[in-house]
Amino acid sequence: MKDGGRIAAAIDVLTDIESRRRPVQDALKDWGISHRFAGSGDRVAIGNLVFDALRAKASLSYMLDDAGPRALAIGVYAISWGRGVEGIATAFDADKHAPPALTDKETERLAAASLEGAPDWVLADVPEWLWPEFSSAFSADAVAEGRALASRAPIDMRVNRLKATREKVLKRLHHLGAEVTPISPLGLRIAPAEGAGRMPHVQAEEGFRKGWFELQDEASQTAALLAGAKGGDQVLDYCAGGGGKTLALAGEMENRGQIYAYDADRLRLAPIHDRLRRAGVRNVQIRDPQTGGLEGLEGRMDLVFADVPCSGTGVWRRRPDSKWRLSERALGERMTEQREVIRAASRYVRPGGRLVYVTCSLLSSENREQLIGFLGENRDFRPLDLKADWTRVLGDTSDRSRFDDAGFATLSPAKSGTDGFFVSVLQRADG
Ligand SMILES: C[S@@+](CC[C@H](N)C(=O)[O-])C[C@H]1O[C@@H](n2cnc3c(N)ncnc32)[C@H](O)[C@@H]1O
Repeated sequence: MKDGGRIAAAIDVLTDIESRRRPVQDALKDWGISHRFAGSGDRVAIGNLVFDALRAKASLSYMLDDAGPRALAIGVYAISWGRGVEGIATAFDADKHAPPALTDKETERLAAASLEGAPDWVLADVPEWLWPEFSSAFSADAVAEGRALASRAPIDMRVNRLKATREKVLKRLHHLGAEVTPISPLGLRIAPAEGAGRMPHVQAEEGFRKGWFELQDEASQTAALLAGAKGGDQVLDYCAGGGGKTLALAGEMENRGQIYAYDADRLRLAPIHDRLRRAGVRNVQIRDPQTGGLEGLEGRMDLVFADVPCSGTGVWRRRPDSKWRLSERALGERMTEQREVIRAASRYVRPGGRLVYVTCSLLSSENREQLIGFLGENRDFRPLDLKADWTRVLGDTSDRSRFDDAGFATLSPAKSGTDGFFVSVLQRADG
């Protein structure tokens, strides 16, 4: 396929997403099934056009004065990918599968594309209804953080201490452009591709199959490290899901002690079995409500890790469709779940033990406010100052995070170069 046909395909996929409210991955997959002739390079390019259009939907719509799928796809190619009006005109001329030629209005808007006078939520590509809360979280940095969330994410990997060292994995992945990450001592990163470029399939690498590394954003790695799990501990991963944090905690514990990986939804735990095997983890028991739950563990855990369900505002770089789909109602539902989870999870912490509450959200209503509410009702818990812990655990890198007056940490793409992530550690009084 040539670029004109790829843009036409991206318009079809964006139309499908919008008119049938389909998840982006499903719409791309369906397009692929009904266009078997398309090569893998075409699929990557179409996917990139669609994802970039969703990332920058508000700003592209503003510049083109049109929020439709055609305007978004044209906008990405001409503006975000820097091909300009001429690039589009050439792509359309040279391809009989291209969409109809640019109209005069489109040519004019593209030639004069500018965000001058645009409101901040448009500059930041954050939904208008969410802007008051988003901007109050970051004050003067809010537009920069929104823009960073509208950019592409790198591939981040966590080296599995149980099987490899960072130096060894770095050597093996050097040919893919991997570099060490600045915060996590276990992190490696491959920068995002540009334009129609393809990211490497790191799961096909020998090191992945052998369990030397896992895919995990550096912010999640940081949260697991700040939790402070150590060999011999009794640990409950209360919202274990696919096991990303379970694996990271197990690595820190060097297979000593016990981790209970629990999730209310048994299906979510399904991938964990293979992942544990590949990583060589031997100290995890998997629990769910159907198999006895967590009976007998109340008040016995050294550490309870609660990676609670949330709005996912911190991972908009990777799931840009969720940005525009999030509603006030869904946010309210997540907040109710969070209150229930933190209360339920806290019951398992032993006197003197720690409760770690984390989200991949950047909203105060899901983070700080939840904790203030919990701490008000549970006087036996107090927040630990993470700024002090950060330096001890992660060296002199605390300027890469924001800390509030309670000592909670927030990582974000503009400041930290990671997904958005909130980390808090509470300690239960001793007796
Ligand atoms: C953010 S995801 C966890 C991701 C996981 N920790 C990881 O690192 O891969 C949140 C998880 O919380 C689970 N969950 C939701 N409500 C819950 C509850 N009341 N009790 C326990 N788990 C719950 C969801 O099923 C989901 O798997």
